[in-house]
Amino acid sequence: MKFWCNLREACEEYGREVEKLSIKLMELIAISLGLQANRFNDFFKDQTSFIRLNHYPPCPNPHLALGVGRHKDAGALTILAQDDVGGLEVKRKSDGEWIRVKPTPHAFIINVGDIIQVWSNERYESVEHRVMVNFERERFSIPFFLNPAHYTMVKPLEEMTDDQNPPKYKAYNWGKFFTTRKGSNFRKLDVENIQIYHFKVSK
Ligand SMILES: O=C(O)CCC(=O)C(=O)O
Ligand SMILES: [Fe+2]
Repeated sequence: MKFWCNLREACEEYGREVEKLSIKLMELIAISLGLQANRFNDFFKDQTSFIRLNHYPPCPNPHLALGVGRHKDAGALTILAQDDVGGLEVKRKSDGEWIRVKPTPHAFIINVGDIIQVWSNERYESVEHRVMVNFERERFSIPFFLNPAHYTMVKPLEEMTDDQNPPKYKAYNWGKFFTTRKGSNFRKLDVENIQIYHFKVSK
C-alpha cells in the first residue's frame, strides 16, 4: 500500500516539475518566433497534459513486435525521459530513413508536437517517430505530453501569418482531435491515423 502511495506522490511531483519545464520551453519557443515570452501561456490554463509510463518487454524478433507504431505527438510538446536501452527512432525527412536516437544519460528528449507546427504555421515541424523493442533487454520510458485545454481551437497564430504567409491550417478543436486519435493510435505497426494535414488549407 505504502509503495503505491509513494508512486502516486512521485508521479505527481515529477508531473509538476516537468510541467514547469515545458512552460519554460514554450516561452523560449515563443521568443524564437519573435513573440512575447508568455504568448502561449493562456492555452495551458486548463491543460490536458498527461504522463505515460511505458514498459517495453524484450522480444527475440523486434520487427514482429509492436513497440509504439509510427506517429507524431499530437500535442504541443513532449518531454521524454528514457533509460539506457534505446529503441526510439525518428524518421529523417530527406530520405525517409528511420534513425535511432542514442539515449544520453540524465538528458531529456524534447519533441515538438503537431500543435506547435500549426501555431507556428510550419516554422516548426513535428517529427515522426516510433519505438522498436529490444531483443534482450526490457526498456522503460516516461513521456510528459504538454497539451492545451480541451476546448482550444488550434490554428496558426495571427502573428505568424500575413499576405505572403497565409494560414496553412484550418482551425480544429483539440479535444475532438485528441479523442479521435486516442481511439486509433498505436494499434498496428504501420497504419496512419488522424493527422493535422487533414486540416491543411488546400492551395
Ligand atoms: O518510449 C518512447 O521513447 C517514446 C514513446 C512515444 O513516442 C509516445 O508515447 O508518444
Ligand atoms: Fe510519441
